[in-house]
Amino acid sequence: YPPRLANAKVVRGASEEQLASLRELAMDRVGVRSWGALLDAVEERRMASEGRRGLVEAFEAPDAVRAIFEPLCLGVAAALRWQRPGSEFSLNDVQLCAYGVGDYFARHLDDETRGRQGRRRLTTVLALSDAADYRGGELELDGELIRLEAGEAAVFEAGSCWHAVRPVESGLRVSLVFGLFWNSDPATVLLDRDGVVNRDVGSPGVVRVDQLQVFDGVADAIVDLRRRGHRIVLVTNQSAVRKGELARETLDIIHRDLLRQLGAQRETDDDFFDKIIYATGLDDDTPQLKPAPDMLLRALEQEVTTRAVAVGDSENDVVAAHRAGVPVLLVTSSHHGRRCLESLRLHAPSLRPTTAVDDLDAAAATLQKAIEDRRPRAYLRCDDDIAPVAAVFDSAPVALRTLALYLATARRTRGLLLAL
Ligand SMILES: O=C(O)CCC(=O)C(=O)O
Ligand SMILES: [Fe+2]
Repeated sequence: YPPRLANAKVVRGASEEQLASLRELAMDRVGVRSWGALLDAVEERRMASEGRRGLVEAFEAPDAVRAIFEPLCLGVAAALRWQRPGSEFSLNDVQLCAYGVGDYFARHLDDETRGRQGRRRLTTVLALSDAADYRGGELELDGELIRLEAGEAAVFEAGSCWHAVRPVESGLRVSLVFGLFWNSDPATVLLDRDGVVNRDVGSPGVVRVDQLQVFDGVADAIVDLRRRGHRIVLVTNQSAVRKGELARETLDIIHRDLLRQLGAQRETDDDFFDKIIYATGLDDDTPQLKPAPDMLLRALEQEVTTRAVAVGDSENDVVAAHRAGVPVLLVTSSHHGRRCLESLRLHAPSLRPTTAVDDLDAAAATLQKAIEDRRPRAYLRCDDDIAPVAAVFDSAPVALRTLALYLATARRTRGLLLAL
């Protein structure tokens, strides 16, 4: 198979029995009794629209059909790391395409958006005809011509892989086409590093690899969010660079070790962050240190997101999030975090961090209130700012697991960013 295709893959899509049942389904839909009779149906019902001819029938995919296509799409997506598959996806209707002599499908992208269903991410074309049943009719994917055998499927990125069906020269070419949608807009999680992902070591921060100690459970929580399609951007102040106590090269080595330690927690080679952004405090090309919102805004700049949430352990994180218009979850796994909690308690004496043993569903419902009904748990007063804190957790894994639950059930939000 064409090895050069970066955003398409050809796989065995259906077993012999599955292929037989999909052919039955196709004949049923068109109302014919035999495979050969499909050709007459195409002649009768040929569509004559611009760039698309042949017979096209769209209908809701029966469960048995979903059961074939869902694992296929998600397996390919996961293997190629196109997009983290999660529970928040749905299939489009299935579409039956039959092409007689002269029929073709002009080059296009399947780049549609369907209201609540979000954006189409993947297309799967499964061949029902034997390749020997027709001449021409190749599937063109990113300029490569592919002849699919019966039961084979081409899976490709709907929004970036240009494709076409070349004119059929003889015989009949029949395919089933599926679109996989991700239901909700992915959220971007703006995750602080020291005291959240790894243990805080006090001033001037982690300046040697041996000081880096990742908290237990962080890797799983990050991977879970990413599998659900969300993005995670690490946004971290590293002012030790300005103070001359940390070389940038060392910082890069520390970040490589961070990824290694996270990988070791899961014994895998998952990607953990979509991006790592740091501020040095130097007057250079890096963004301003928190509490300036620069890093957060930079992280969100290139993202088309309606949902962003920050997670941090310090006043700087809370204020930066407030200035960026992003709700923030405070974690108390560092002395900064515990100090913040003390200040919050001045105004909300009963405030307790949610811990791993608490009911995460209830915590997610509280988060929903805090974020969507704009009823934060507490406010942090610092300088001129009164910055809302959406919720307080005793550790990043608990915060991230609650966030994943909340995002899975969140009502869709309007506007670009959610401001409390
Ligand atoms: O029939 C095919 O092989 C492809 C059809 C297609 O590209 C589509 O329905 O969007
Ligand atoms: Fe298409």
